[in-house]
Amino acid sequence: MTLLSVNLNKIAVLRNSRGDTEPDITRAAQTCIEAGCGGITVHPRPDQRHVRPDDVRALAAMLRGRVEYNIEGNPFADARGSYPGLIALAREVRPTQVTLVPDSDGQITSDHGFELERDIDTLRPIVAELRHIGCRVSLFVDSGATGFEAAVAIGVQRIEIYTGPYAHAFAEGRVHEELERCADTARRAQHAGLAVNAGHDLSQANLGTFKAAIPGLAEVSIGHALIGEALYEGLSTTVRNYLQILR
Ligand SMILES: CC(=O)[C@@H](O)[C@H](O)COP(=O)(O)O
Ligand SMILES: NCC(=O)COP(=O)(O)O
Repeated sequence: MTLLSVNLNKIAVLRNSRGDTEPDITRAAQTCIEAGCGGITVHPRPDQRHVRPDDVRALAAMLRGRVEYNIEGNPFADARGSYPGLIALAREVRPTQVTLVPDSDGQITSDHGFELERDIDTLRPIVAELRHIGCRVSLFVDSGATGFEAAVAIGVQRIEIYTGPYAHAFAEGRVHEELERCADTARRAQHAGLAVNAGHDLSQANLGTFKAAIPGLAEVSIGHALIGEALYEGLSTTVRNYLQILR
């Protein structure tokens, strides 16, 4: 069964737009959990454009023992202001999973993964520390990525396939090539001993095709499209729609 982890970044975008407390990210998480999601994802960024450190802490307190908690981010991004850094946050709240994403501060969103052959040595101590504190470690990678054996050797347990190009190809009606790249990436990662997650720009429209092509898909983390669809359908209904697609 593929786990649905709802990314709540966009709840925080809306909340921060007025500098107040609504919509409440913990209430949104509660609604998603009651609808049946298996996890919650947040991606705190140094510029705190959406999820803030206190959101990370508040969610940790309410999620513990209920659903999986996935925190994403760039482990090499410096602490800034009240942002303590991804590893410091992970040490503090000990989430189920940490997904390492090589985003720079200037990016509007995540748009690429690690190049494992190039990055493996710098990732080694980060992965070791996260495993030491009991977090599952996932690396954000592009379709077509290689170097999975080296990732396993340093303690990485999962990859997350960046599905932005897949979603774009799906929208343009030319999905076959990118879908096969993702399927081949998943097969090679699983053969190396990694479990496979996926995320970015997945939606109710494109998720079913993707899931059917990736046997053993462990988790999808979905936020932007899901929260947008929830504005029309309601959050609980939207989460249930995604769960139905994943059955
Ligand atoms: C890694 C990824 O694709 C998403 O998890 C990311 O969290 C999106 O970030 P924004 O919500 O800031 O666009
Ligand atoms: N890792 C992907 C994620 O958490 C959500 O990405 P998106 O659905 O907001 O594009």
